[in-house]
Amino acid sequence: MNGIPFVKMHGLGNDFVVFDGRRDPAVLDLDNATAARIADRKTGVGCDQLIVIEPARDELADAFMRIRNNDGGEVEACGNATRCVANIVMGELGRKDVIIETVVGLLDANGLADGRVTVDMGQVRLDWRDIPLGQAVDTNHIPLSLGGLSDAVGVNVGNPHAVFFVDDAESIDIEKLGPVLEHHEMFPERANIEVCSIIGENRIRMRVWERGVGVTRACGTGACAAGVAAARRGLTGRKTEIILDGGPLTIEWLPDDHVLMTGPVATSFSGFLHGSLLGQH
Ligand SMILES: N[C@@H](CCC[C@H](N)C(=O)O)C(=O)O
Repeated sequence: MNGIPFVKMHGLGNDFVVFDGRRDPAVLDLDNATAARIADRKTGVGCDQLIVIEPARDELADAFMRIRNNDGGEVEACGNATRCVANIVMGELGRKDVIIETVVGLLDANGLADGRVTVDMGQVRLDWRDIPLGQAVDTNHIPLSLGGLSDAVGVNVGNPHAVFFVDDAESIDIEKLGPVLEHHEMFPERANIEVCSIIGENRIRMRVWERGVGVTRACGTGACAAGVAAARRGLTGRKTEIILDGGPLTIEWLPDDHVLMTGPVATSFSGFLHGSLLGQH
């Protein structure tokens, strides 16, 4: 036995170890500690998120996708990984439109002629209970200040986000402020933290501190949250280009509150996971 196959993929540098649980049932019930060991960049394969493709539960879906952060914890959504998994499933089925199921619902994905993938990330939720926040406050103006950051916008894109607007996103010490805000009592399920500047008409520069990971080069759901937050504040229209460390994503907040995210998909390499990382001896 050569170990369990995986493929290393990324969306704008937000990177994933992707397992296929339809073929390799051993990856279907990974515990948090094992997932964290595999995701660790020093001792494991190394990735921001660990993804397991599983058989669809819903008859309308083509595959189910389970998402774990670098710390091993399971989470509800990952925009960049959804594009990657959709691309795999489109290749398998020979189709340009597939439905990817997650713990929060069914996501329609479409392959474009230029190789990018558009995913309908579902309906954003903006009520304080749905972000969720620890207090009943206006989610367009969350009363929270730290360092140069204040007055966040809360957006749930399946997962929780707090978006801060500043004059210059590059000037913010996100490594220092991100972990404090992620764990702030305002966010009972913790939060992904986005720091954004408006850099042109419908163009937003965004840096991110991801819950359960740290700074990443891109966050698809974070970009969706930033686009929605900027439009809510009247800073942009509903279609925006979000410039992340790893490159641009196009975000469109539709009138029915669904959010479309369009961006690239890349495969870095394939490999085999050996028993010791799975806790086997
Ligand atoms: N990188 C992701 C988001 C992954 C989950 C996030 N860290 C969370 O804990 O909610 C993306 O591309 O959306």
